[in-house]
Amino acid sequence: MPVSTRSQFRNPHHGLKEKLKELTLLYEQQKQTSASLRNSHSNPQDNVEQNVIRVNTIPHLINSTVTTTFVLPEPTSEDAKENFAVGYGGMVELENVVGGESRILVFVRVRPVSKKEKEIGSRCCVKITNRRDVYLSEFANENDYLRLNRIRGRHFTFDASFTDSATQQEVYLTTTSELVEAVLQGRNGSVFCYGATGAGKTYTMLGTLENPGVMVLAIKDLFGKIRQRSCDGSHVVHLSYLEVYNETVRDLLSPGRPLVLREDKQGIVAAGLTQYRAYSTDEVMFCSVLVMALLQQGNQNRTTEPTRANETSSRSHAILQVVVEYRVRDSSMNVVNRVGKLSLIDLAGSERALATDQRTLRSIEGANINRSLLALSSCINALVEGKKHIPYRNSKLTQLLKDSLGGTCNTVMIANISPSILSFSETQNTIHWADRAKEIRLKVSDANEDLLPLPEIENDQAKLILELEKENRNLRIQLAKQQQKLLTLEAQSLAAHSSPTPPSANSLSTPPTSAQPTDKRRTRSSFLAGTFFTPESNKKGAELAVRTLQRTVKALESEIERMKKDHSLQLTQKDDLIHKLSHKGGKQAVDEVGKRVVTRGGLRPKETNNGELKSPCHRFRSPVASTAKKRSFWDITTTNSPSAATLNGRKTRSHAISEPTTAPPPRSSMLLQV
Ligand SMILES: Nc1ncnc2c1ncn2[C@@H]1O[C@H](COP(=O)(O)OP(=O)(O)OP(=O)(O)O)[C@@H](O)[C@H]1O
Repeated sequence: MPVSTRSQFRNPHHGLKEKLKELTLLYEQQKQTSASLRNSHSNPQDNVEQNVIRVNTIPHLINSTVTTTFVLPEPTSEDAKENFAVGYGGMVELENVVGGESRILVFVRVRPVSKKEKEIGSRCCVKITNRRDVYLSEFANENDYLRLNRIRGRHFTFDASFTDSATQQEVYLTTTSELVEAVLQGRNGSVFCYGATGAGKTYTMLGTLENPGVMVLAIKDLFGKIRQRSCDGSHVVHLSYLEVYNETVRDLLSPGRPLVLREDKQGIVAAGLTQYRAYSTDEVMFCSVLVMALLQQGNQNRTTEPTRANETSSRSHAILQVVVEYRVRDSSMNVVNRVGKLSLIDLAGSERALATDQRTLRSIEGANINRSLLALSSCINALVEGKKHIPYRNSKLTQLLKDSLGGTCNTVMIANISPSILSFSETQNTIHWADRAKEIRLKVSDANEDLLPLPEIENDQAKLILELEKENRNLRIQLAKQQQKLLTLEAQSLAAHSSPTPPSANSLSTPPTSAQPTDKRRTRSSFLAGTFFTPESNKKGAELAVRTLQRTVKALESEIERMKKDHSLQLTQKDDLIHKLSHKGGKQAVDEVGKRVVTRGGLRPKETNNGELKSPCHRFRSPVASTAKKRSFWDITTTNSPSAATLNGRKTRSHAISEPTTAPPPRSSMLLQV
């Protein structure tokens, strides 16, 4: 084990009252939480959407064709998130940053009792009393008959504790999802699993095909979020996967010679490490599928061996690093480059070395694993004690984790434990270790943001773009004003045309063609288009309005001309008639007929200076209408006569015209309505 700690259990009766108070308080809190959960949400599992990604062939990267089905429960389901936040996340967030300093968040996860442990009938020594507390019971040795029934135990409190039934999504959402969000904003984040061999570290980090772990869920979430934001700027994702085995660093994506660690501006880097990059959104989409396959491939390359505690024990520490570079232009056209790094680490399990162990490869591996974990413990102790010198250089693992432990990074540790009494001492060590890690203070991580200096040409172009944009804005405003003017004019003319005027005047104001209603419709639509739609439609609308106005003016002019002609014709005809009537009746009779007919139209005839009758509507009536009226006038005169006569043929008989003066008016009125 990395840290040898003596049992520090207190007397269980010590401070019993305080403990009772604390527990009562916690019980009340839990009751409230579960009540609110019951009220507002259903089971989070119900809300988790099942998402299946099928990877068929990944060209160039994987030698053999991989056909894998990943069943990915959707971790970003809002309801599920909310549920977990009530239980874990919200609480964690509140306590994470204190006084400009943040601390490592520590979580504990208990794995289910294994088949082997069940068969042996081993007792359980771990109990999760609420969402934060772990109660570790120590049973007396079976041979110690005096203390056989005495149970000693101790409570430990962590940021969250997961029972054996906690799902992978719960674990991911509570521990890592916030970190993923922070990485996209240019902050660094690290998650590492620590625990004894067979405690469930690889299950938590990688998971299985049916239940993918934190690594897979984090990457899926990350790529999903990038896809959502791809319109804001450009993202580049770099991905690498390495392992530290027997104090050598190896590339898991393209295995080969061991890699050398170097320190540069970015921190410790493995020289020659393969990095996969995805630039565009499509590539990122493809990459999310690819990454799953890469992880599978990398894990196949990872060193695993069966041990006493675990059939597939990982004999190395695996580190998956995802670097997200995000470029965006700020309001003054500067390029802002944000870089966030997410490190997901699956540590190898610590294992007790038996006295009988030979110097086999397994024991050498175990010794190296323990050495690196011991180095990790030393770093943690030095950090907690606030020492100036932190011994990162003691192992490859601590060199690689330097950023995560002592730098500006959001760090999460998940301590995996077995519930079985058979692993009591390992569990105890892990819990003590985790309890100590809680005290590590980290600097609050700022966003890794750089203002990229632009080359001179690009700078000029940026300025030019700004100027053009300004000019364009001004032109748009001017155009809008002009259009507004035109539209006002159009609206005024339309209003003038549609204002209540005598019917005859209305009919006169429109062109004397059958296309009249179509024109009207067009004019109205152009008005709307000009008001609400594109500048082109505005312009069209204004042009149409002008054309309509011109047409109306022309129509009016021709109307006036026609009216003049009609009027002179009427005068000559009237003179003719008077001349003819002067032989038989008199001028009086003609005037009487004229009066009656025009009055039916609703207007009183006016008397001209020379005493002639004149219709008041002559100025506005359309030629068609005036001709019809004229005809009906003459028709009246002819139908009243027993023998039909026409004006054109000048066959009118004098008695037929003079008849209305004596005949009753209704008959002529009826005929006028025809
Ligand atoms: N939460 C869990 N739910 C179901 N099965 C689990 C869980 N945690 C662990 N297991 C199972 O327990 C076994 C050991 O787990 P795992 O391999 O993850 O341990 P480990 O800590 O990574 O061990 P090592 O350090 O030796 O690699 C595996 O078969 C795994 O499927």
